[in-house]
Amino acid sequence: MSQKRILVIADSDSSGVSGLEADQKVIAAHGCYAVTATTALTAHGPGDVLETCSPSVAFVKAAIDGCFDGGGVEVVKIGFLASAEIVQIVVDALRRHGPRFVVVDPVVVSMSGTQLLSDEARQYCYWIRREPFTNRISAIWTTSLRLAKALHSLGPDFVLLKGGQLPLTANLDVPKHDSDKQVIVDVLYDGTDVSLIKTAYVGASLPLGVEYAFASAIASNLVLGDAVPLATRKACRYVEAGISKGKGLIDYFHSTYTLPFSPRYFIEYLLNREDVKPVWHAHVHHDFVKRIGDGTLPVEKFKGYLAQDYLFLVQFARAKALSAYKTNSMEDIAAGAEEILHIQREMSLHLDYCAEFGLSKKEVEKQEEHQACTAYTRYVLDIAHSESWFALQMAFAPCLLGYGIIARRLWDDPETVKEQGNRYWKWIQNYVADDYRAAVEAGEAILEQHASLQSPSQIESLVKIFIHATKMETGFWDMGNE
Ligand SMILES: Cc1ncc(CN)c(N)n1
Repeated sequence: MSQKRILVIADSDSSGVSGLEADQKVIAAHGCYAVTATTALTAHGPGDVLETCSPSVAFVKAAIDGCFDGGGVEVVKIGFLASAEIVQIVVDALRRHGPRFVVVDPVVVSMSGTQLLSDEARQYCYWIRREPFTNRISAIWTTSLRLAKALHSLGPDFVLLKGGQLPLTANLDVPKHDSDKQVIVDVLYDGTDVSLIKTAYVGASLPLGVEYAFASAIASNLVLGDAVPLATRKACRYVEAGISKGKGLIDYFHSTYTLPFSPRYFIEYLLNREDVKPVWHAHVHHDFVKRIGDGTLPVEKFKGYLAQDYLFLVQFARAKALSAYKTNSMEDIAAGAEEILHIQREMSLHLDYCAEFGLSKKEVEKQEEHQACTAYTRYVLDIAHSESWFALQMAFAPCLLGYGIIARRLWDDPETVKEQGNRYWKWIQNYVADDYRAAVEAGEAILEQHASLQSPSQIESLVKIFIHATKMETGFWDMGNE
């Protein structure tokens, strides 16, 4: 589904705290798409407007018409209109295009009290409110219900009065002392009913741009399908959270779940993380691995490792079976069963190899499990019991990904002693073979598919599991080297 579009008609503010720049962040944070008509350009220095520049009225008209002609604009959000001529152009455009909702945030007076619109332009602004469009909202800064009624009589379907300038006591009385200031009450009036939206008072100095964020959030919620009262309440909560998380500025993206990787690139992201890279390198470039590649690994060590790996794979297959039990998805259960069968094939290759070294299946099975083997499999089985299905896949992941990567590197490396020259060549071959590659690819697809469904904080704890299991892999090589 394409993103819902909102046309913002407002000024550009180079400082990013208000105007189009702020509106676009809010709209993007709601998953919507902003198209714009710029009414004025302002260059801001610290605390001051340095330069302003006005586009021609024809430019503003072309921008508005172009956005409507592009299709899909259902909601218009209006901010600073700069001049009487632009107000007239906007009124005319709204008449011609007839959007479903118009959210008007009349930027008339600045927070410091400076009159931003000429008297003439203010008069024209009333036109917007008087127009007989349905579903229009005016969002304004003032504090009285009497005013709400007066404004409503000018035409809009809803009037929203922001209460930010008038903190009240918990009982909604006028406070006698600063310490009594407890709540801010916004008033939404539809000509009949009054809804109060209460927010905790957090002090007099709010970040700049609160009003823009509020009106743009209402516009976003409306285009996403909320009715006006719900859209307003949700916008209020959005701004409240943005202020509390923003530390002096508004954090527009406080509730967006932006994953730190693009879809289908989780594994690439994972292996290149600063906290993963060294741990992963220690595993895949382990001395034991190098010596398999150049064929200098003493046979006794390889035999010991293979026998332990056989015991490891038994426990690993048990954890895989538990993993199938932990999901309701038949696809994932079947994929788990496939992996178990694959482990069984890997184990029979181990036994073939062991037989070549004069080690029978019985002898392999009666070996005492080494602590490194027990530690690794106990860790995986513990995750299987105590964590989610996907956390368990992350505990499996170093095992899944590592051997394929190691074997491919050894296979390609000119330093690797190949064929008959290396008694471990068959081991390398096993892990570059098509069936092993296919099993790894199936596992990789599962990781990619489910990683995109996690939240950023879940990803962090999943990565920790991956790191720990990777260290266990390294411990397994260390054991082989003993
Ligand atoms: C310890 C360990 N890690 C991974 C694999 C590859 N399946 C294995 N056989 N053993």
